[in-house]
Amino acid sequence: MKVLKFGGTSVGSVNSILSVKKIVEAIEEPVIVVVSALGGITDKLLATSTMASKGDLAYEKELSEIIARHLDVIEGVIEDKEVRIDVQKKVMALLDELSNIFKGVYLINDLSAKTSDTIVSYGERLSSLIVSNVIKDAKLFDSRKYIKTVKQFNKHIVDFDLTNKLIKETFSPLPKVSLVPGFISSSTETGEVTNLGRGGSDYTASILATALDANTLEIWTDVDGFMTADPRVISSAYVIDRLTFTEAMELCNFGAKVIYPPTIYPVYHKNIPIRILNTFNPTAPGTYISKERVKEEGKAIIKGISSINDTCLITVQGLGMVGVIGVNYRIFKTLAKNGISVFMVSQASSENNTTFAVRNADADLAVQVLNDEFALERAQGDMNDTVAEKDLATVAIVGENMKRTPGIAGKLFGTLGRAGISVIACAQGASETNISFVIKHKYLRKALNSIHDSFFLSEYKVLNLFIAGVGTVGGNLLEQIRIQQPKLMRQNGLKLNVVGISNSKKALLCREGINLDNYLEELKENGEESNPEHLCEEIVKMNIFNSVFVDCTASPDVAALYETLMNNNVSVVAANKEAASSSYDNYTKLKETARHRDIKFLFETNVGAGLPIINTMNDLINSGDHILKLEAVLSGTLNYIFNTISADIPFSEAIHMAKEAGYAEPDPRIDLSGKDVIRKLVILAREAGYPVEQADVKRNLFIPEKYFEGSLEDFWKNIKDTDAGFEEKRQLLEAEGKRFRFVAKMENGACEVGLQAVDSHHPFYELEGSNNIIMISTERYHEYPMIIKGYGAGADVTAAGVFADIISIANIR
Ligand SMILES: NC(=O)C1=CN([C@@H]2O[C@H](COP(=O)(O)OP(=O)(O)OC[C@H]3O[C@@H](n4cnc5c(N)ncnc54)[C@H](O)[C@@H]3O)[C@@H](O)[C@H]2O)C=CC1
Ligand SMILES: N[C@@H](CC=O)C(=O)O
Repeated sequence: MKVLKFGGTSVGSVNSILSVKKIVEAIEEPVIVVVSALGGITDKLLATSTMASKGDLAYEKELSEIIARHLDVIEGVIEDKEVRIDVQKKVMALLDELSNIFKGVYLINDLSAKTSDTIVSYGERLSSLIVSNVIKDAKLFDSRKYIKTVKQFNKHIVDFDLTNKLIKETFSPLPKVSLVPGFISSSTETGEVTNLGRGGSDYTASILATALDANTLEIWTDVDGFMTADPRVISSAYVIDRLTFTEAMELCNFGAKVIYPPTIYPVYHKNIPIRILNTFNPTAPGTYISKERVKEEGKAIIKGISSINDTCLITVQGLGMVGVIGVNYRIFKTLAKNGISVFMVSQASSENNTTFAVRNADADLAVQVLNDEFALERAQGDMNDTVAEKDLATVAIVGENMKRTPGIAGKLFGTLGRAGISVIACAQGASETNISFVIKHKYLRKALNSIHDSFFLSEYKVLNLFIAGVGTVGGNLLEQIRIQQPKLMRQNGLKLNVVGISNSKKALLCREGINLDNYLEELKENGEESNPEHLCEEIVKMNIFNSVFVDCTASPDVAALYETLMNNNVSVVAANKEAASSSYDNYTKLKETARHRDIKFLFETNVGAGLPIINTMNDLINSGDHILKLEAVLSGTLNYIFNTISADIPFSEAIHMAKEAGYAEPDPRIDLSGKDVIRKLVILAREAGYPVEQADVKRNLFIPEKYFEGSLEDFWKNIKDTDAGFEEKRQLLEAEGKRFRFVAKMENGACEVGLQAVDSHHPFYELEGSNNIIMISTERYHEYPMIIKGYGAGADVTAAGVFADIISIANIR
């Protein structure tokens, strides 16, 4: 035989009750069917009781809704008219009794525990009566007659000796289908109605299965089984096919509300397996819980992650505790005496403090009783006042295969560290089936996501991207990401999730990921008004794990956000050169923050767009080489202009063309004034190990300062005045067989930039289009410097360089 329990949602509607009928009638062997109250009725009974006890006549409306709900269900599930009338009569008789009890509570304005227990018992009495008339040949039993309880610490505890004996008597012989109300019981001493606590129907089923040696206990609910984590928080959580009793116990004790925790103990002792099944998807395999520990190749070492939102840590501490026997005994005795439940304990090996977790509601009482208990020691200065830290959350990772598997705790705490989450307390029993830790409540979602990602989704990794700037570079980058997303997921197990997109006015933020097919319209229609500070606040508030801020703006205000973002464990990838070329102090602070927080600050595209210049220099330095000298053409815009001006294309026209081609800065004066090259040279010198500031760079500029004064419009207007002069110089150079190149040099930290006329023997002479070139002389590359050359500006190559930085954070090959 087997025992099946159907929860409130399984008997909550006409359709669900009809599914229950189908499931039960398809079973050939004898079954005991345990039912909960119709979904939501227990809460409604409790709420109605409270209203009545407060003299609130509105209870009558609630009661009439309870009555209507039951009558509606009967109407929908019982086809035979005669049976239906009979059931209606019986149900109405129970509802009349209930109505009289409510009236009494209303009149005397009092609700005793005994009356409350009686009232809630009607939920299961009514549902079992109805369902017993729906399932063919079902025989109804009254659980109050055989589930007996005794009182202990204000709780009704099952009197197992008597209960087991009564169950055996009651179900002998065993009918084909026995229909049983869950949750309710009665007192061994007084016979009064009691119950097994919220969720107690699972327990009723377990008690029956154990007493009658069932072959299986089936818990039918509205989910497909135990999941690896709470699916409301982690969309990628999935059903666990097998658990041991211990693992199931750990998971449900820690907040996974699939079964009522005490359910497991009775069946565990008799090794009766539990199946968690879905009434609304009965063919799904569900979760199978048994004694056997199966180590499946390729499956995650841990089985699940669960959490308790409501956590307060209490710490009892003092040097006077060290080596004193009995302090912990006194702590936990005092808590037990006051009915305070402790769900996690951690003690420093120095013995000078004991920390434990309780519910927030128990915290004040816990502090008070412990301060009283240790009043003498506190007065003598041997111990400090007891301290409570509220608004925390406890998370546990669970799995019997963690036993003797090295590296699990390391992986767990490493993951939390990389997500910037500090662990306040932790505990792991010697059984090694559960590692629990306490964190600030505000980090709970991030912690669950990063742990789930790290332990369960190792077959794919998620990077959450915030992209600021959707112009030439940003727009191209988003398009590259859109195209590559499916391939990266398929071939490299990398999920690129764009969770934020912003321009200078608006921001679009979506934790689940933005659809890149129409983000521009979305940003325009549904983006919220934004500015850099607002953007930063929102990103920090979203608190997403594995997140990367990608700066495709040229804004100093956006660059000023990096420090805050990094301090919140957000990596930064910048096309924007503002930060890396800002003061040396700021540059080193950002680099140190990234190192300290184990995140990334990458800006490869700051010099040479997509060319691998910074990474190559870093590789040289990291392998012990020293960079002695750099000689380079680093401006795509200027090189393009010098390659484009001709008798037909004047200087000012070539600048426009460079802007159109996407080579120039948003403000092209930055390129023309030499500032962009100065910034690049400063960044390279710093990466080579020299503490250089922009002001240290010697410059030989070629456009007089006066053209950069005033507005951008003034610049476009006035720059035409230089066309004739440039044409003259160009013709002279051409006659000499030379070309203009704007060259950047660094030798042992000394930096200079300037216009040079190079002849055909010079390596920079044949530098086409917007190309860049850099010659790197090092201790190893001495006689023949290393040369890197190629496109040095442009939307697609720059976006590709930014993309490469992003991919390097994911660390995939
Ligand atoms: N174009 C190129 O070849 C290269 C460009 N870069 C750098 O890439 C960056 C972007 O350049 P482009 O795409 O050419 O410029 P762009 O002018 O086409 O785009 C800039 C974008 O930044 C946005 N923006 C400005 N202020 C903002 C703010 N406060 N918050 C959010 N968004 C803001 C604008 O709305 C625009 O969408 C610049 O820093 C540039 O130096 C780096 C290497 C090569
Ligand atoms: N405006 C820059 C773009 C790359 O940094 C250039 O012209 O080189």
